[in-house]
Amino acid sequence: MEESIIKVEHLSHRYSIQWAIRDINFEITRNGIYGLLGSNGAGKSTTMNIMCGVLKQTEGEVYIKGINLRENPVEAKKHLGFLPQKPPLHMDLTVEEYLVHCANMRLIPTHEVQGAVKDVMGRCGISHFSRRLIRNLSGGYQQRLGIAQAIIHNPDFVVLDEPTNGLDPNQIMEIRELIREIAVDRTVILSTHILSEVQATCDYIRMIEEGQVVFSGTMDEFDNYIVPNTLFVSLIATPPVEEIREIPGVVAVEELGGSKFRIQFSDALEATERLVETSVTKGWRLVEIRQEKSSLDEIFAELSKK
Ligand SMILES: Nc1ncnc2c1ncn2[C@@H]1O[C@H](COP(=O)(O)OP(=O)(O)OP(=O)(O)O)[C@@H](O)[C@H]1O
Repeated sequence: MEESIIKVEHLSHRYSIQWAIRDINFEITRNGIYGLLGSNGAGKSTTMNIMCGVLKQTEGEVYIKGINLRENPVEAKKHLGFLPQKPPLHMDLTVEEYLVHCANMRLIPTHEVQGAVKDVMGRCGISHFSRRLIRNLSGGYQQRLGIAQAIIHNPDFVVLDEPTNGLDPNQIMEIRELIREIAVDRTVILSTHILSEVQATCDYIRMIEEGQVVFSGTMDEFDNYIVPNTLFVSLIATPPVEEIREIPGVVAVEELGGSKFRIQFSDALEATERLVETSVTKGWRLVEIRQEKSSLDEIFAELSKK
């Protein structure tokens, strides 16, 4: 049996009278990068804050490596690293001083602190800035340092809240690369409402809407969530729309101009075969025919409606 890295059971949270999340359940048993996706206010930060032990849930349990976070927070947090939306950096310390402070906070034995700091600076590509004041680092390097403090104690499970927020495109690419590197031997959950972020970085998706999980699966499963039901067809001839509509399997036809059509079908195989046949018989001279997949934005919108 695969070992449980994180397990969330019947998690619910109410801030005052309104439930922010309601009965969230999931378990992760495999390393990789998991995207926690959802619109603004869906409940991502609430879920992450509870998973990281910085917010006490109203109901339910979180287990990290089988350890109940509520009952045994110190032990559970040894396996957990967290980069909140605003990295908890001390601007007047140097990179090295700050990481030594984090190592001490994480109860790393004194004789191992220097080694752990050196190692994590290397992994996060910040060794050359070890003596620089944090306030003088660029946003991208501050974020690298934020990730460094999250993994200094070598946790199995790392939570990153909107890790590329506010970075420029080059810095975003670098941070994504770093996330991929640290996820090689651990589980990373990152929250975002940016779809391209999930697409570029994550292997798996959990989507939350109105405090409930509405999707859980691989990136590929998310991509194929809406079964395609339209064909894009380009012809040399311009047949009357009625003639296309009569083809078995075709439900509706939209003219796109320039002898191009969007054709809604009930049966993909039948509509495609008949269209190709009819095009040959009637001399429509087919140039292109392809199924149109829904964009990630459309899938997100569809799931948000639930
Ligand atoms: N401290 C709080 N007090 C009262 N309500 C809150 C508090 N924090 C969040 N909420 C409410 O709980 C719900 C979930 O919020 P949460 O911040 O978890 O969502 P989110 O998905 O992280 O959104 P965002 O992407 O905007 O950060 C929202 O309706 C929000 O208004």
